[in-house]
Amino acid sequence: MDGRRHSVDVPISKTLVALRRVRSLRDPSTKGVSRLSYACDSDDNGFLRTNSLDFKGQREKDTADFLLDCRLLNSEMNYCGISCQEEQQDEELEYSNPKLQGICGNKSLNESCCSNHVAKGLDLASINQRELCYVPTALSSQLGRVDNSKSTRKLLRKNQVKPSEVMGDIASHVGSKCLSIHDAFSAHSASEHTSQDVDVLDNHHGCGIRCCWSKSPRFRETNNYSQIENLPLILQHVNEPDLHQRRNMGHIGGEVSPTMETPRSLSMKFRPKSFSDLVGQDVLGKSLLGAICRGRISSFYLFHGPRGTGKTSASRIFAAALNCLSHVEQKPCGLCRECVLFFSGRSKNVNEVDSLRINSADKVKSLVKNACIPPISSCFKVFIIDECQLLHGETWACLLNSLENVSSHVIFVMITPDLDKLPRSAISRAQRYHFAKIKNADIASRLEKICVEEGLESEPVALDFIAAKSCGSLRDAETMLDQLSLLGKKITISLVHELTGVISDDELLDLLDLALSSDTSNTVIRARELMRTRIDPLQLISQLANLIMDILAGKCELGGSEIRRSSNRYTSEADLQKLGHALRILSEAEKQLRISRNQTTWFTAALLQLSTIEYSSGDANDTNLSMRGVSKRDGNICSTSPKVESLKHLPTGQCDEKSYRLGVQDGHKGTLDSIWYKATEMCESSRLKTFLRKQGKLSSVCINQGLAVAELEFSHRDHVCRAERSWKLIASSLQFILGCNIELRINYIPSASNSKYAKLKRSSFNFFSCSRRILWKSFSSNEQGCESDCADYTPRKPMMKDQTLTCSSDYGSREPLESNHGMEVVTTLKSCEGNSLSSGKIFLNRSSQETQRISCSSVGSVKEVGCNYEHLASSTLGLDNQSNCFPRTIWLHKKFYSSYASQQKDFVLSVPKFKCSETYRYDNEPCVLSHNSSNNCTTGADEK
Ligand SMILES: Nc1ncnc2c1ncn2[C@@H]1O[C@H](COP(=O)(O)OP(=O)(O)OP(=O)(O)O)[C@@H](O)[C@H]1O
Ligand SMILES: [Zn+2]
Repeated sequence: MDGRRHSVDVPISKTLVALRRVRSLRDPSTKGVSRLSYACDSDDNGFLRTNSLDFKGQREKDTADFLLDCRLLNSEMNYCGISCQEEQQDEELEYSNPKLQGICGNKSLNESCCSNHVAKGLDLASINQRELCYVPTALSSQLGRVDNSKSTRKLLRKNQVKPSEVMGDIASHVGSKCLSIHDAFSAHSASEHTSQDVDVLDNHHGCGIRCCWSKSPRFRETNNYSQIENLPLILQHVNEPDLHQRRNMGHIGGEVSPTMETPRSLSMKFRPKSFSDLVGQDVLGKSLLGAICRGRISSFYLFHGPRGTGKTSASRIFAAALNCLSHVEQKPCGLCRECVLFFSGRSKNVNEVDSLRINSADKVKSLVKNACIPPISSCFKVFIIDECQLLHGETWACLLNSLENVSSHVIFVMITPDLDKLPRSAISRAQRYHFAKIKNADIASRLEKICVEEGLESEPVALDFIAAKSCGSLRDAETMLDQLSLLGKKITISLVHELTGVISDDELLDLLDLALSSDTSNTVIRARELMRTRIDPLQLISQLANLIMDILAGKCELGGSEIRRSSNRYTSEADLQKLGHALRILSEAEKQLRISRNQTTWFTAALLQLSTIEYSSGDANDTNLSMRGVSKRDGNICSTSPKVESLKHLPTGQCDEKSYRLGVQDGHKGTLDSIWYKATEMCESSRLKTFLRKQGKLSSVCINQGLAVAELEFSHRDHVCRAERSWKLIASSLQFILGCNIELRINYIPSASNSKYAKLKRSSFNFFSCSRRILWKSFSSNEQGCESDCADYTPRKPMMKDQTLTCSSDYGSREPLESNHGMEVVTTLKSCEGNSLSSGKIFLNRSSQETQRISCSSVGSVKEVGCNYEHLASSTLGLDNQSNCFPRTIWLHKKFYSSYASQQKDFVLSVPKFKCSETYRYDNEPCVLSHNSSNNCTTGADEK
């Protein structure tokens, strides 16, 4: 209250002059201005001086709000500059504004507002200048909306528009006879700071209510029903502004008379006015109408569903129908008094509330308080609250509590596109109506009607395409049609393609053929060409996916000629599988594209993926693996053992038959380079990207059962360490490119010039490799043998049951394992083709002279064990960052185990350094090795 005790620092002597002038215009019987003016007194310096006030209780609260408004207003007044031009404005106010003179003849809300305050004990005589400002502010708020459209504000600033015009609007809003120039400026000020503080303009105690349908119409004359009574509503479309569009354009407050403005868009023009106008929501309409007819009206409705499906329109129709006075069944009739008032935006009983403006318990309370005042003429007071998911929890709580006490004439219609964001309590108490996506056929036929009404020619296929593109949102479809209609009188498919940045079906089919044909260079060239045009990669991916779905769904039989043509190309089972595979890749690529900055690369990578990766037939489970793999990538788990999971789904004996290998020596160098290039392309960090490209090389990719074993080579140990630190990133990039889970093997291959390792190279024996662990790999004869073996790998026959093999592993080339006490290691044994042979925990006890074994995990828990390993590695073992740890995955060369298999021996894994060895028995049926000495071991067959 400090402000009250001090002089107000706004020189307003001129304002007082203006006030007196305006007062002189007023009807002497109403002392509106006098009442204000005697409250003000200026000191010698032209400053308004005030005394202190004595408020109590509620009055203090009111005053606090009051002062806030006034402070804002004060600054606005300064801005308005009642200085250089107000004289001129005053003149205009006095002499040339018939509206203003007209104002003075009516009974005013302003007056009642003033008197309210007086009644409340507000001693206006002692209010300072700031508080004075409240009256008009409150007035403008009380009366709904002043014209605060941008244009008006702009014009006002430039003084190109007479304030009197603004006043005229305000005055006509209120029908007031006691508006002063002060009021006008205040109102202007209020309109000015609407953009800054939404509360200021809130009417009804700042509750943020707007008049529905046209929102806040600018009533230029009195609100005279007779003038609009005969306006047909159903016959012609009321040119009401589209809330959403206006909202998007930031025009929330700047409303204009619906009957004065031409519709800005087709969706505005064709906004449904009755339930029967609602497309695709027949059941909903019937239900709402039924509720009205039977008088079973609830106080709380919730309309939810995707955007542009008619929720807002339906809520307005519902509100109109509730108050429609007609006895016809099809309400709203559009002709009765209530309907006319409503559709022309003058109904005081249907209010659209901006959820942002009532987003506090206090505001909701005042809204409810206001709601409880019985409606003026109609049966119901309807509050439509759009975007109600934006309301805070406390606002909801307050609203829901209040709902129990509101009188039966109050109805809240809440609208949200996102039901999940609403509190459960709200959802369960509401009468819920779900607005489903509108069917393409319905959208297309609506578009056709619009075309006819608008005098547009249209190709059915173009309208179908628009409908399909709009994802069930009629507004989106209408908006697109709107744009197309600006291009010409004929809506053709080529026009649609051009506008929407998509390619024709013919081009699309060619692209798909190319992508599936393994013609890498032409695919890249074509992809580049397309990207150079204004084709949106995301759009293109989804187009391709849709095309594939059409072919797969056999739509070709019914659909267009192109599709039929394409279907002839893809008839065999293998082709269909290929398409299914492509679809999965595209759908993953689409996700990635949405979050990627480099969409072109991702798009090209996705296309290449369709061609570069062959997969064997019958690889149905690959799908799952691939999808799982990607989701794991999201969860940051990249290197898993999906193979074992896949075994569960596969019929016995099939698992070994699905393998494909890309190796340098198989002439796949180009492909591998391209995969590596794309994988590194995805690195956010350019340093890492450069490092990986320069120092690393993708030496082979072996895909089997949805698991790709990717081998990377580095020629320096430090580089290996560095690559290891980024293994998740590398693995996830490869995962995306290859479309399946990745087992990453980062190998250390000393370069020939590195003499230090030359000896090792020759002596090392590559039986093992490991996932994410350094491997000393050499170009020894054995190594070469491995490569060639793998290269001409053909699906091998499953080994006979009970065949066993024994291996005594050679760690000669491996880095020494170091631990003082020993450690427990979870190890997966895999064949070099990536088949998981077994998984188990091995306890490696350095001090023990005897072989130790802790447990052997079951096949089913491999994945879990794998995760545990990660945990163990970092906490128990503490070896994760060291290069010399025991491998998690041990890769066995085919040549190695098959030779032992033929001897039917046990397979013994020994770790000489830890004086530990393990014996495994190969069990070919489930393709795993089970521990031959463990009671709890489980075979894959058991698992199944
Ligand atoms: N079911 C429908 N029937 C007829 N027209 C519709 C329908 N749905 C949407 N429209 C068109 O789209 C425009 C916007 O509809 P409306 O505002 O009712 O959608 P909404 O579901 O409330 O959207 P949002 O969730 O974005 O608020 C309407 O003016 C109308 O032209
Ligand atoms: Zn009616």
